Amino acid sequence: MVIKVKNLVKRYGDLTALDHLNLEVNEGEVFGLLGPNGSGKTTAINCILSLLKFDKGTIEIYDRPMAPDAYDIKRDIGVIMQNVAVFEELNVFENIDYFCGLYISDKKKRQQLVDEAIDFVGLNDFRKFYPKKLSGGLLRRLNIACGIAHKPKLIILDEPTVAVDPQSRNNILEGIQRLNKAGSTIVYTSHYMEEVEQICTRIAIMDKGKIIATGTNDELKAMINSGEKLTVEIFKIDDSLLDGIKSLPNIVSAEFNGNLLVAKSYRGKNNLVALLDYLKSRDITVGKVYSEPPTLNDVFLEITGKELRD
Ligand SMILES: Nc1ncnc2c1ncn2[C@@H]1O[C@H](COP(=O)(O)OP(=O)(O)OP(=O)(O)O)[C@@H](O)[C@H]1O
Repeated sequence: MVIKVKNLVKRYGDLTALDHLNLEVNEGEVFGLLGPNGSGKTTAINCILSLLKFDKGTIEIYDRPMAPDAYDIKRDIGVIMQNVAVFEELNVFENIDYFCGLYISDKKKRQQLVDEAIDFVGLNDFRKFYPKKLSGGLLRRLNIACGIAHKPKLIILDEPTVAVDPQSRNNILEGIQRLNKAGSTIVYTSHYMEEVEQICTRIAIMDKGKIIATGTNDELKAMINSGEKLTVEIFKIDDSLLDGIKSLPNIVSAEFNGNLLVAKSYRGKNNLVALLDYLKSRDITVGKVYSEPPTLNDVFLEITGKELRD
């Protein structure tokens, strides 16, 4: 097992940031830690890396207890933190070379690894640029290159796409998948459910310092009652119609949003057909009609009663 966290408790004064957190990450996974802001993701990562003392619990990495001086474990880990941490007085090449040099002393080998890292994040045209000349997205890519140049077995990224442009975001997400294909295990924290759905092979959903559900994208969605979200454009809305729709056996909830009927169905087949049949029986004319599968937000909503998004 790559990471095993058992009953981790971390308090900041009266606030319990991690409340008996349990987590297991297996070799080869892109493991997503998904939770709203403040749910404890960064605290969990900092504890796992022994950067933060905790009150209770155990942490093992590659089946060995993690500790602040466990340098043999630390050299197998690449860390990309939420806040960009590079040297302003070093250019792109020098920054990556510095961080790589913490693990690789052979200069020739390091030169090759740094070149590969620059290539990997697409910063070839910016090798001699200083950080203050880079856009936010390019700076994030530099931050990633600094964390991965020594080719670690385990790569931990804490919200690496916050406030980056779409091009850099795609570059980062594709890059993570390439690192995983090349053999690294990935831990990826985010509050963007679309990203986690896109790249993670297994996902833990976190809220208030606890893991509230773990599984693949499909497994998580199979845990909840809600199936599709059905949206139907309706031009003539009358009061009794909504009650009628809500009482249909396959409907979990329904509301009108302007001219749009938005209904959530239970899992199962023919939900949209059943709804349209009912509307037809009431002589209702419909316009646009579409159905969307459930999202991880629906999973979060059903378990916690609140939205994942801010
Ligand atoms: N140094 C600290 N002192 C006191 N409280 C803290 C400290 N760091 C974090 N917290 C609190 O602990 C809780 C968890 O924060 P944490 O940063 O781990 O969450 P997060 O899920 O990573 O959110 P974000 O994405 O916003 O960083 C929050 O309520 C936060 O306010």
